[in-house]
Amino acid sequence: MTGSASEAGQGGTAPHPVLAHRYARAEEREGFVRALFDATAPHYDRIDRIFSLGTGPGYRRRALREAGLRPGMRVLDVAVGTGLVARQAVTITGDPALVTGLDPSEGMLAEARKSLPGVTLIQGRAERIPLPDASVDFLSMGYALRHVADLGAAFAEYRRVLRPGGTVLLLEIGRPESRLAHLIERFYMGAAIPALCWIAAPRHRSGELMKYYWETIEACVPAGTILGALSDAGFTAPSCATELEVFRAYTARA
Ligand SMILES: C[S@@+](CC[C@H](N)C(=O)[O-])C[C@H]1O[C@@H](n2cnc3c(N)ncnc32)[C@H](O)[C@@H]1O
Repeated sequence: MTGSASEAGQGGTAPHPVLAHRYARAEEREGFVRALFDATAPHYDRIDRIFSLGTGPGYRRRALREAGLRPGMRVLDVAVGTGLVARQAVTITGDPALVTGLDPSEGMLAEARKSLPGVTLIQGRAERIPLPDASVDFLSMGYALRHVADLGAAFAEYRRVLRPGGTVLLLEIGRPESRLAHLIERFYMGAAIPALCWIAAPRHRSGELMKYYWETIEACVPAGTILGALSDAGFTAPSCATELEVFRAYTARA
């Protein structure tokens, strides 16, 4: 991965509530997102394999390594989902007991339990983490910033639970800047992926799921907003590495 904060583009530091126009009240939106992920959970890994053309596990492992995850470190994986990041963290730390996963969706946690024996899994949200101060060395979050309404609250919690000098790694999808890449992304996200998911998860043809994914990708939190919110929360050296103009890995030190 290459790149820097300045290459990642500017987005201002204003809060970026996703889908605020559809779900005026935070609890309504949280309920919708939780129900959506509960319903998607059994299909999530298959959809991720299609979406990433099988590169997801390797990319997640590489990002963790490049951000400095090493054997013996205590890890909190926020938005653990079915465990796609946490599984890679276990292979690096070498001990599942060092890894904790947090997610609000019981359906996602049920899937994670199947593939993460020995990992502590907790139901909860990024904005309120039920762990003591300075209790982890490394905190990761994969593809979930879009769902967090209050970035400031989440990042304050990340800083609190990380030990001084600990690392935060945020994996996200960003909108590509070049016109060609943007057109490819629009076709991929707007036509190819919905069609593949339609085939892969036929019970979820509601359209609501793909509409939500599409809207959250269109409404991705801009890089400048993420980097600004990390600095505001007291993190140092925030930076962003970009791969294929779309996959972004943000790191910073507590
Ligand atoms: C797209 S999945 C990502 C799962 C996994 N991290 C990965 O890399 O594939 C997004 C996850 O974020 C979770 N989530 C939604 N809102 C959240 C919040 N406020 N705090 C923590 N997790 C949240 C969802 O329940 C879901 O499991």
